[in-house]
Amino acid sequence: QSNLPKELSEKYMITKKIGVGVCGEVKLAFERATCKKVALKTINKKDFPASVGTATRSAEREIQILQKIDHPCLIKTKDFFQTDDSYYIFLELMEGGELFDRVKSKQQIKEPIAKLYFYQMLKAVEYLHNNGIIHRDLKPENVLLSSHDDVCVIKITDFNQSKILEESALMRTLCGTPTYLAPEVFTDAVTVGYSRAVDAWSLGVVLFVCLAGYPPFYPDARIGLSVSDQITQGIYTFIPSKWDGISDDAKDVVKKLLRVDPNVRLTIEEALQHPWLMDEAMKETAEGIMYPKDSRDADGTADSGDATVASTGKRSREDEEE
Ligand SMILES: N=C(N)N/N=C1\CCCc2cc(NC(=O)c3cc4cccc([N+](=O)[O-])c4[nH]3)ccc21
Repeated sequence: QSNLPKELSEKYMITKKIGVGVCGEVKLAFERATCKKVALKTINKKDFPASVGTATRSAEREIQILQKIDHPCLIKTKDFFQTDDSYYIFLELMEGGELFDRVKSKQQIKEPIAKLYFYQMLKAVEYLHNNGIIHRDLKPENVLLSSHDDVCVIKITDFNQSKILEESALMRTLCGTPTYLAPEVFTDAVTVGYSRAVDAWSLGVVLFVCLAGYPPFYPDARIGLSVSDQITQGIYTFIPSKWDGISDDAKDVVKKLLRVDPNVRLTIEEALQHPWLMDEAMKETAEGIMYPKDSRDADGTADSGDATVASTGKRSREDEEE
């Protein structure tokens, strides 16, 4: 901790490493004033895309996204420091660690639990898309679990690859009178704007891995086909020994998310309407842990019932309208 910023060391005590990410690491920290446990993610600036220019821009964009997003299934930053070579991001503790390790240790996640996690991922990505953000790097390593229990809140993290959808020149062009506009501008326009479909595909792969314990696309899955060929041709196998106990509805969601053509691939909201997710008990459990009724604050007093019920009711209505 030698070159930590002074104000950081004054505010937090950094202790052991709790997770080793592909870029940087995660440590357990204590806020000195409250003794509350927090997670510290250190990101080395050199880990951002090559040239310094884009590195700082992409890093600043990510930090901007991290500080702007507000959803129970998206990681929330609690504090932020930076030095010449690193970013120090303080986050809520996610003691269940990465979904990647949970799937590895359990081989397969039980279908009802996989559905609970998948529903939360859909709600988180629905929020991102409604706010013009595409994650573009959804994978089990970037899904964190709040506890070691099966029933727990999941939070999506790592917005390094994410993209903010801006009003494009093409959108402005299509608003004007197209007197002199070439036909291909209209035909090309049809396919633009499907970039959010990449997140739906990735969630399909994550769901496949959670349910079956192996990925749909991997080297030697199909002799003579590279992983990218398997993906571009949408070739994967439901190995019977792994999929026999899994419902047809679950398989149907996976099939419709792993459609090669983004124009026909299930969107996030279509996935939320799929019969597999039409499970009131699961949704009740999910909403209950995502929006806990008596979230106790520092002095342990619960929020007044009516206020939280109202806010919970309001939130879920808003959530539906989102
Ligand atoms: N790379 C990038 N540009 N942005 N990445 C980011 C953006 C900043 C937030 C962020 C957080 C994490 N990860 C955790 O928080 C975390 C992992 C983990 C493992 C075990 C236990 C706990 N825990 O008990 O808390 C854990 N917390 C990984 C990547 C990123």
